[in-house]
Amino acid sequence: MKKAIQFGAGNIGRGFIGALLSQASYHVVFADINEEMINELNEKKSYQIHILDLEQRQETISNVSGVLSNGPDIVNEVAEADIVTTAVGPNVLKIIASTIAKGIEARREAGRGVLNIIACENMVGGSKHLEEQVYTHLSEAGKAYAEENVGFANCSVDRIVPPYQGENMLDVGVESFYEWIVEEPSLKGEVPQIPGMKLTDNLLAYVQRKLFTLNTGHAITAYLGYLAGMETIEEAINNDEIRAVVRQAMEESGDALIKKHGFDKEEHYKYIDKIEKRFKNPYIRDEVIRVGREPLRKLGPADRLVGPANMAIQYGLGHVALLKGIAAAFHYDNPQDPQSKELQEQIAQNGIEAAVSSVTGFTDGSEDHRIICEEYAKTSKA
Ligand SMILES: NC(=O)c1ccc[n+]([C@@H]2O[C@H](COP(=O)([O-])OP(=O)(O)OC[C@H]3O[C@@H](n4cnc5c(N)ncnc54)[C@H](O)[C@@H]3O)[C@@H](O)[C@H]2O)c1
Ligand SMILES: O=P(O)(O)OC[C@@H](O)[C@@H](O)[C@H](O)[C@H](O)CO
Repeated sequence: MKKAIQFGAGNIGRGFIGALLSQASYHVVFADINEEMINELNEKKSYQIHILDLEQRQETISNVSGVLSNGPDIVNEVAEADIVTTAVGPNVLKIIASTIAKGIEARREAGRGVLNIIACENMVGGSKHLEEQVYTHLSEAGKAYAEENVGFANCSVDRIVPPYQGENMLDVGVESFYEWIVEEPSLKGEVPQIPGMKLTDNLLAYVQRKLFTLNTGHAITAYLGYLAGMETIEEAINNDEIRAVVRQAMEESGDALIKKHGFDKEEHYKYIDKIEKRFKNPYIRDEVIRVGREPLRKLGPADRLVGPANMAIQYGLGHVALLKGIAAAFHYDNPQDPQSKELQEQIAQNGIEAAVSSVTGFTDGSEDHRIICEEYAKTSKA
């Protein structure tokens, strides 16, 4: 049986990528630092996916096991893998890079062939970022081997998978929609046959379409919902005032994406409609603190708030709702979220004006910077 190593046995790892790999007849070895999860995977060897949507059904995912990502066996697992995927969070890729490099060195020494690595993270260029990190740990011989045999293919990964309280800690609740699009030219050797994995030679368009539409709307729903004292995405998106800003922001980013990537306007606006419906899914409980997690990452230049705002500016397009969303992100104050704490400390120490310019890159004195600070001043947590 082919073997897949899935770094990250979390929501999307179990609820989407690991499931597709298992259904494509791979034995899926989940690599995680969560020892309880790894032990449970090795004991139960399968779990249930609960489709929480108009259609309610369950899927049994089997042929799974676990290995500690920081344990003695992981290097050998990577050395013997037929494919490696990740869903650990963009900031964790640099941490797993050294382990993956050791696995590549072991493959080289054992004379093993092609390996494809796909980072399934919410970021533009996740696999290329991981590749850069891995290469910093490779020997010269390892680099030469990797250039020849190891593909790092960017992808866009889309399925809403919040934490799930089931009878079995491995079980996971997911929406029925899913989309996994992988950059075909970056794959090496035979293309992996995985039903549900789409291939493209224009990945940037797809990953920006997803990150700058779904994740843009999601984040703004979360931050405005948080400000209004709401707990869930469903509650927030069903509030008319919040929905109006979220819709406008997705249309602002949409108009920029249409300009940049030549999307058909009618088709893209239907894509936005579908996303709005997904946010309203009454069968899924998705909390604003999950969707709004790591605000510094989400306020990054290539991420879902500043990224589309800059794209709209580049084309001279309206982007005031995106700026409202950015302002709302600066109000996000969750002491359990290290990046939220850091952001609030920056505001407390240096003032909102300085924090906005250093975090977003919108310079003090610019119209965009003024609007963000004005919106920030106008709003406060209910
Ligand atoms: N949940 C979703 O709806 C969703 C959908 C699409 C994309 N994503 C993206 O997928 C990635 C994971 O998100 P998630 O929601 O599954 O998060 P999660 O927190 O549920 O899962 C992340 C997992 O990574 C593990 N991890 C942390 N450090 C590790 C390490 N050093 N080695 C191995 N595992 C480690 C954690 O223990 C956890 O189990 C993120 O990039 C996220 O943006 C999430
Ligand atoms: O995972 P994050 O923190 O990048 O973003 C939170 C959510 O918007 C995200 O997990 C979505 O549920 C997902 O991107 C849907 O495909």
